Amino acid sequence: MSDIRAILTDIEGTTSSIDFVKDVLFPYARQHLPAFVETHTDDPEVQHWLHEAAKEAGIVEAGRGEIIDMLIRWIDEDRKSTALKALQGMIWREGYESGAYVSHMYPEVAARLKTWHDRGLKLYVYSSGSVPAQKLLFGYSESGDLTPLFSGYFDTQTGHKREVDSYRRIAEAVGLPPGQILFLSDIREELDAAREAGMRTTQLIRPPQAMSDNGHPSVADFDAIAL
Ligand SMILES: CSCCC(=O)C(=O)COP(=O)(O)O
Ligand SMILES: [Mg+2]
Repeated sequence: MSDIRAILTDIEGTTSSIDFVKDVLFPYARQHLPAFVETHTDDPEVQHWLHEAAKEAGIVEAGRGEIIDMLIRWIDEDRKSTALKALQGMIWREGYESGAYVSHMYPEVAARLKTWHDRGLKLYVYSSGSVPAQKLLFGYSESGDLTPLFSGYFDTQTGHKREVDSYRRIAEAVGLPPGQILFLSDIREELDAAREAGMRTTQLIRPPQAMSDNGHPSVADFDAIAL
């Protein structure tokens, strides 16, 4: 894969464990959401995303309590709503800054990202988590602040991760032909969409999951990616 000039990576299940997201981040957002909404009634950004969430649910006339209950249900369903993800990112900031947690990184990820970066590869993130949430996750990681390694971040404001056009837009924003970008993810449908847009793909199948053939090159960790 000597023609690869950029790597676009997913987060959950790829650089970081699904357990960290499900057992640490989501419960923290769930617990702090009601107080966060109540204490940010004058914050235009919070109000904008609450309105967007209400619009998405078709309940624009609803009161704050109803919207909070709905957002908690969405957290439990792991709904990939852009509005919910924006609000979660704002809530998680308090958790990272107060030292309530640091993000999980698989042990080889930081060193491998640094090797690729030092070789001149451009590194990008594409996650359903909001761009501010991505920056926090890589800024407050078990492996230290990894944000200097990245050239850019993409979230669902660019499009959903199972849609081909999202990857076309990312390639355009990065300024490279899709064939020079390698997309890393644990989810086959995301890899299928990226490949249809012309990107190269590799699936992360993290142990203890058994390796299986999903039609994409697959590896157990970043060290096994031959570039
Ligand atoms: C940016 S950290 C939070 C991760 C998150 O909210 C999420 O939905 C994970 O989605 P991904 O696209 O990284 O699998
Ligand atoms: Mg993932």
